Parts: sequence; C-alpha cells; structure tokens
Amino acid sequence: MSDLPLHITSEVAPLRQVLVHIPGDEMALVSPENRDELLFDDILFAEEARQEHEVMTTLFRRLVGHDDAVLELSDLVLEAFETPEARTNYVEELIGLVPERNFEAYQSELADLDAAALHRFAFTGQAPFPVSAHPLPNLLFTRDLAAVVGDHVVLSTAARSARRPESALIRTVFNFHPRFEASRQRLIELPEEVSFEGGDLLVVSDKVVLIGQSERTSLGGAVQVARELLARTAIEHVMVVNLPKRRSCMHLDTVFTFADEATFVVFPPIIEGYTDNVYDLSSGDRDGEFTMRVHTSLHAALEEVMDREVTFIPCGDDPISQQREQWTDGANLFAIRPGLVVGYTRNRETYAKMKEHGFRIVDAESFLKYHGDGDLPQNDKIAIRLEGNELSRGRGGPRCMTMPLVRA
Ligand SMILES: NC(=O)NCCC[C@H](N)C(=O)O
Repeated sequence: MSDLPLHITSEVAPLRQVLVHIPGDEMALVSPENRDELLFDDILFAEEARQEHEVMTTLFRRLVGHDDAVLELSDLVLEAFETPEARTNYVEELIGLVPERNFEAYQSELADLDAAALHRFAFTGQAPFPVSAHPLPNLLFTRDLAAVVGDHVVLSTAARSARRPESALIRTVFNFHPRFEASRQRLIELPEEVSFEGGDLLVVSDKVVLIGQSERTSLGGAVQVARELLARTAIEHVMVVNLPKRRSCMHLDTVFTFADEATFVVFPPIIEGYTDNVYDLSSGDRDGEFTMRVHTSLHAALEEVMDREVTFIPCGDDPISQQREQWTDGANLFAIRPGLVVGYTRNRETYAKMKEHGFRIVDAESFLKYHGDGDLPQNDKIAIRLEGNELSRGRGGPRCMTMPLVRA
C-alpha cells in the first residue's frame, strides 16, 4: 500500500489514507503561561487526549480495512530525517520561517543532529545545546498543514507564528519521504507574504473547491490558491467564502463541513446570516485573469454549482446551543464515506438535528464492538460519537485532526 498516489476529488469520497498526529510530548509543554501564544485556550491532559485520539484512528483503520490507512506525521518526519539532505533542508526552512528566533546562530549544530535528536527539537523545541524553540502542539491539527486537491497538494503558509514552523515539517515529509516521490512534481507552494491554512479548503467535487477567507487565510492566499488550482488542475470554480475574522471561526471547517454528498452541518449565524459573501472565481479570458461572480448565499451557490438540492443541518436548535456546539466543533465533522461521519459526543444538539435528517447516532466504542469483524454498514447514514472532552479543548474537531491523502 505504500505507493498510493495522493488523490482527492471529493470531501466525502471513501477514505483510503489519512495523515494524523497523536498528541505527543509537545502537548505536555503547553502551560498556563504560554498557551495563548501557542493558540490553546486551555492546557490539555496529553494522556487522556491520546486515548481519545486512539479511538478515532482505530475507527479509521477498521473502516478503511488496512493498517496503512492511517499515517502518523511523527513517524514520517523521523523516517524523512534519515536522509541528511532532509535535515539540512529542514533547518534552512525553519530559519526562513521564523527569522526572529535567530536559529541561524546554531544552523550547523542543528543540521548536525541525528534524525532522532532533530525530530525531538522539531516537535518539542528541545535541543542538546543552549537553543530552544516553541513546541508545536497544534500539529494535532494535521488538516491545516496542507490540502490535497485532485492529485495536487497545496502547502499551507500559516498565519500565526506559533504554527509557521509546521510548514518546514510538512515540506520535509512531502519533499523527502520516499512514500511521496510520485507526487513531488505536484506540490503547490504559495508566496510567503500571503497566508493559507488547510482547514479553509473543502473539496466539493473534481471541479469545485471552497476556500474560507478567514482569520487564517488572507484574501491574497485565497487568490493565489485559486490561480494555481485553476491553472494546474481540473478545478473550474474556486468559491471564496468570506468569514468574520475571529478565533471562534478561524477556518471555514469550524462552521461548515460535509455530512453526506449534498448535506452539510453548518453554524447558521455565519453560514446563513451573511449575504453577498461567496465569490465564485473561474478562469478569465487571459492568462492569470479571473472571472468573478458574487453569490448572495452559499446555499444557492452550492445548489447551482453542484446541480442538485443541498441540505444544511444546523449545529443546534437555538442560537445559544448553536454557539456552544460550534465552539466545541459541532460543525467540524469528518466523513469516512458519504453519510458516515465522526464528531464529538458532547455536541448533543447537533446530533439531535442530524437524527431528524435520518442519521443513526452511534458511540464509537459500540460501533467498533458491533462491527469489529469487518462487517461494515454500506449505505446507512451514521454519525459516530467520539469522546473528545480533552481533544476539543484544543479548538479543533475530527476534520481538523485529519488530513486525507487519498479518497477513492
Ligand atoms: N481546521 C481547524 O479549524 N483547526 C483547528 C486549529 C486549532 C489550533 N489551536 C489553532 O488555533 O490553530
């Protein structure tokens, strides 16, 4: 299974391979003092978070049906670092990404570290000589590192300095790990003056993507991604969704995710409360130019571009429950196949709404017990509840914690 080419033509197509990161030592380095800077609203109990995460990856392995279904970022970085060139390159990239940290002063010492020591430095910031970096606890949210569209990969440029070094790690993996050799020609890099994070990109079909213009993805970032995708891939429409620039809705996938091919779980105040906020970009008559159409609602825009009826399920019944559940990622579902999604147990009102729309609600543990022998439901609409009281404190749900590499 090692040479599956990267490929995604729909957000809900059956999952074949996904990149995740189990909360590691870096998570235990978030403290009350540094948590703000590290983009955490609270400190997480790493062991508990790992246990919750393990249930999620067990589900993926079981449902996809092979061990290679789940790749762990930490393993891939360590394997890539076995190549000396990958280590030198990583250190150079890191220096460029966070020049203010002045890692240049220790460039040769860092590049001379062996794979395990450099790996430790990269994730936790700890080195065997007097230099230290921030830990990278947000690697838990692999979604934001890049986005696979068709057979191309858009590499993110993080908006916040706490997440900027993550780019050096994902570049190391895609540029140096032997597993991704076949995709090296299809990496899309963005200029450093714009920002783009993978949580803002949703693949609607082989011809359409949505990009949130958000707290994390700048207008310039969305335009650059559009330019590259329209020029290099089969994508014909890039629909830019303008969001309020707020932490609570930092990426489009915090307020809007797929539950089925044409069913979405949404946070209504933002997704339905704004008008004229969808800019549909397609190629213009001349190279590098766009044609732009403004839609008055995302719902109408999707129905037009998907050529079918679209259903929005609110993440709660009333404004208060919608706000509470959006905050704990009620609208951040991950689809394993159309109609089979994973979310956090605590978002009860969201599940109640999904039930009204024909979803069966099942706990992850009982799902695994019942379908433990590989006898899996094929067509039912099922929402799997994952315990995430610890994980949800990082402000990201199952979609944020997964970067699909291959969907059938
Ligand atoms: N796609 C997502 O919404 N990812 C969640 C990222 C949470 C992380 N603590 C951050 O602030 O970047």
